[in-house]
Formats: sequence, structure tokens, C-alpha cells
Amino acid sequence: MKDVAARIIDGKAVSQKLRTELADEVAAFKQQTGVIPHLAVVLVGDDPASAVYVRSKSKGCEQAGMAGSQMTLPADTSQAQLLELVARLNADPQVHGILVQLPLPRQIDETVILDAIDPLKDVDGFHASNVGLLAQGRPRFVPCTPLGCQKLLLDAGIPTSGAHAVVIGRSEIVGKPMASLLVQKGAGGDATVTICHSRTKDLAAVVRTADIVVAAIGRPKFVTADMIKPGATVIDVGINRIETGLVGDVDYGPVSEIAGAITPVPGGVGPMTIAMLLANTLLAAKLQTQARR
Ligand SMILES: Nc1nc(=O)c2c([nH]1)NC[C@@H]1CN(c3ccc(C(=O)N[C@@H](CCC(=O)O)C(=O)O)cc3)C=[N+]21
Repeated sequence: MKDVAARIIDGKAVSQKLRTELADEVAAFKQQTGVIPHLAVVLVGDDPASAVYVRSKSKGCEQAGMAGSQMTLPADTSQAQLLELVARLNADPQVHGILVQLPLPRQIDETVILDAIDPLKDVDGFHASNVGLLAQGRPRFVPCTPLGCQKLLLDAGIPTSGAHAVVIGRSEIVGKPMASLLVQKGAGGDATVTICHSRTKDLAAVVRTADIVVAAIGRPKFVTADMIKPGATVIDVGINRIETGLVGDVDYGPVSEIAGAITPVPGGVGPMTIAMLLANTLLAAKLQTQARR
């Protein structure tokens, strides 16, 4: 047993640092090109939690010296109407990044919408061509949450090369791209990667072999202390709103007594997601400014 509490990986602090660096890069880009990077965020429906994220995204843009705009469509918007808005944003040379907030109402097929976004404006990295580029090891836009997790590991000096990383969850937006990043050659990669999911046999035994655990299941306190090898690094991607407030996918108290390092919720991965979205918006502006010359 390990009796020293884990090091807390402070995602809020790391994201602040990255956002300050980004603001300098944005200023230099504006000076060189006269172009102001612009992120357009589209929200369908009036889910209050989504509205809060959407506002923090456009606020983040302004803090970094970029432009943020948001469009809210009614919950009964049709797929055709949303496609029309996406086409308009695709054609707008002032807009460099487009984010359509997920989940979408049931009458709209998410993959149809995501694949309609211009891949050079796809700051979420969810378009099939960006997914393919990441899988091929030549990433363009990498999904913000897994990219933020990788940056946290790098910033905290957690070695990934040769480490056994276990990703719990096989979603297209976190689990799969996270595994791609960790297995890739180079810094923040070179890990031996296992993906666990709801059909995995003896998941606890697999997770117990991990040097790095990335929990992206979407179930509150799913990862318990008995699943963690002493000294392992635990990255908690979960954002679960329960009666007692916001909790992650990790049973934080007990796990933090076993782990070597751990991300809290809130203040861990969440703020990094926003920072990566802003970084991807600058990348989008750069790609489009080059493309037009
Ligand atoms: N197209 C699309 N792209 C997304 O990136 C996307 C999305 N749809 N739909 C919803 C999820 C969720 N998401 C979060 C981002 C930041 C925090 C975040 O900053 N959380 C803070 C606290 C938040 C709070 O207190 O409510 C934290 O963890 O410290 C959380 C969740 C992005 N998402």
C-alpha cells in the first residue's frame, strides 16, 4: 500500500499558462496577417448546462484576442435547417472554426452534421477526414479533450513511452482518439495501449496493470481504489452532475491515496478542453490564411 497522497495535476493552472502563451501567438498572427481568428459555436436547443459551456467558449476566445460568436437555434430545428447554417458558416471567410455543440436533438443525425463542417474549420476534430488523419499518425485537428489529457501528461512530466496506458471508454470523442494519441510515435505517445469498455472481461484486473489510467466512461465514481496500481497516474475525463454536485468517473478520495498523480474534477481535464479548443481555432485561422494565398 501507498500512504502518501497523490500529486494533484492542476488542469486549471496548466490551461491558464497555455492560454497566456496562446494569446501571444494570436497577437503575433494578427500582426503578420491582419486576420482575427474567429470561432463560431452553434447550440441547438436550450439545455442550460450546454449554454454555460458555449458562453465559456466564446469568453475564452475574447480573452485570447480572438473573436467568438454563438448562434442558438430552437430545439425543434430540422437537420436541413442546421445543414443550411453550417453551409453558411463554411462559406463565411471571417469564420475560421465551427463547433456544433453535442449532443444534438434526436431528429438530427450527428455524423451528417459533423461531416458537413468544412474539415479545415473542424476545430473539434470530429470530421471523418480529421479522424482519419489522426489514425494515420498525421494529425490535423485533434479532439480537444484527449489532446488536453496528453498535454497534462506532458506538462506533469509523466512518462508515456513504454508505459501501459489503459483507456476506459471507447467513444469517438474521447476514448478512441485518446488511444490513438497515446500509441503514436513521439512525445506524449509511445505507450502500450489497452482500451476497456462495457464488454471487457474483468475490467478491474486490466486497469490494475495500468501505469496510466484515462477514465472516460461517463459514470460517476466508476473507477475505485481497488482498480489502481499504487503510484499510477489517473486522468479523470468524467463530468457527471449528481445531487451533490460535479463528480468525475473516478472515486477521487480513495483513489488519490493510492495513485501517484491524479486530476481533480472540476479543475482537471475540463479547463484543458477549452484551452485546446482555442488552440485549434488559431490553427484553423492559420490553415485557412495559408490556403487562401
Ligand atoms: N462539439 C462539442 N465539443 C465539445 O468539446 C463538447 C461538446 N460538444 N459538448 C459538451 C462537452 C462537454 N465539454 C466540456 C468542456 C469544458 C468543461 C469544463 O471546463 N469544466 C470545468 C467545470 C465546469 C463546471 O463547473 O460546470 C472543470 O472541469 O473544471 C466541461 C465540459 C465540452 N464538450
